[in-house]
Amino acid sequence: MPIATVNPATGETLEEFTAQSPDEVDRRIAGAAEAFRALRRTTFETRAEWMRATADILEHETDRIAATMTIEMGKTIGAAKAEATKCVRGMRYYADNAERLLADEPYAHPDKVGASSAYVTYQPLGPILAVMPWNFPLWQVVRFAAPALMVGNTGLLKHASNVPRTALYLDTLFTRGGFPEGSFATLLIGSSDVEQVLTDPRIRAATLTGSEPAGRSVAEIAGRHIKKTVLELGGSDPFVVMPSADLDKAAKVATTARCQNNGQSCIAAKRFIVHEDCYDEFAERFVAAMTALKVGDPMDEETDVGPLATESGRDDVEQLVADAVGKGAKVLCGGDTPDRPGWWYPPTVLADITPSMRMYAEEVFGPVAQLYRVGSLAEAVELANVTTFGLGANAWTRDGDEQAAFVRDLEAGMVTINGMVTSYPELPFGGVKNSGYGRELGAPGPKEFCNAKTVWIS
Ligand SMILES: O=CCCCC(=O)O
Repeated sequence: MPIATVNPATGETLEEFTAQSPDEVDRRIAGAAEAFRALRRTTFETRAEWMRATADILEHETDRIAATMTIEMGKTIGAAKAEATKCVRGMRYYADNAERLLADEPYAHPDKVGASSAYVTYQPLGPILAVMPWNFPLWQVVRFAAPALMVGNTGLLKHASNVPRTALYLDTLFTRGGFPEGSFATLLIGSSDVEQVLTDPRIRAATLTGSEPAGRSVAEIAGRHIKKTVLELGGSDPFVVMPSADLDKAAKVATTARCQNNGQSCIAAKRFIVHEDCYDEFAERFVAAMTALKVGDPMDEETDVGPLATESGRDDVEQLVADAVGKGAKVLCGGDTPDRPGWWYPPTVLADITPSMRMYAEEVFGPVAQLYRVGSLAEAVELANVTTFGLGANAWTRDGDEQAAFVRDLEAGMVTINGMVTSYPELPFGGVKNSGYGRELGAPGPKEFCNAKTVWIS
């Protein structure tokens, strides 16, 4: 895939970029290694000062970077501004809290191990490679970079090839905030160059948000070189609705949960599993809300759903829908690719999904909802857990026992009751099964790329 900015709303190529030369990549890795030697000796206070300054710059430039994201990958301008604002919040959260989250952990009974004092201290690992996707092109990078830099690690970003302008914005953002040169830099390279960077001994670990095949490849290479990875891969999150739920609210939130980011989010709700006692009522409200969404120019503040980010992504969605419809799925709304330039797909709801259809097991990365009817909580849980994914799960019920059963039994890294799965800087984010491993954000996030060093003092 060429490194280029292509406006998905029109299909027009706006700018093409030349990949950095091997020498330039080497220079950047050396810069990250050099910066690490300095950064690891700075105090939390100093790093927090730089992180706050970075947040202030981003806050000031929100409109500009939001427009860049919308032009490069088609998210609505409202969503793009919200994403930049979330990054600012994330940076400030880690500036304020990293020292507390990474405080030494004393062992209460050092005498039991023959020491006068024993504790665990969290130290940075070194330069970390971040392989990041285009769907939240700012947030997914900041979600890694803010905690990593506050720990004292340095970062090298290999961003998706269709968001180079956003990648180059990130290249200088943290140094503009005061971090030493080399603390965070972008590698403008193709996917085939990742292996060479990952195997470089100066790179100590890697984080990847992206597809399952990309995750397997990075983890495999990193494993051979004994380097730690954190993987945040795909999801096909269930959204279970039980009879006691507030159906108006559930249908409204379901619409946002499915169509956020034009339907292109790993934590979007994709499979709507509804108890038969409220299926018809929920389906009617949900389909009405999906139909009412305004699809159009993503630069227009009034737009709810813009284009898909790439032509191949739009084709994948189209093929998954065609496969399901060809095998008997019923289209309740949407389902037709509009005849216009750009990569558009309308909000779509499908019912009568069966296991023979690809979307029963595969992730649909676009605004297409699958509706399932079930007769009991046990059936809902079984269906929710049927895929190989285990990222987020949503369940709607006002019954306390049912809530407890969903929390216990849904195979997911995150369970949301009467709401939609969302990431917060304060809470851990990540999945189980083929959705990946490790956690970002919250307290575990910054510790993923630390040496938890045991100290024993006589
Ligand atoms: O594709 C993954 C979406 C994650 C969005 C978030 O962190 O909120």
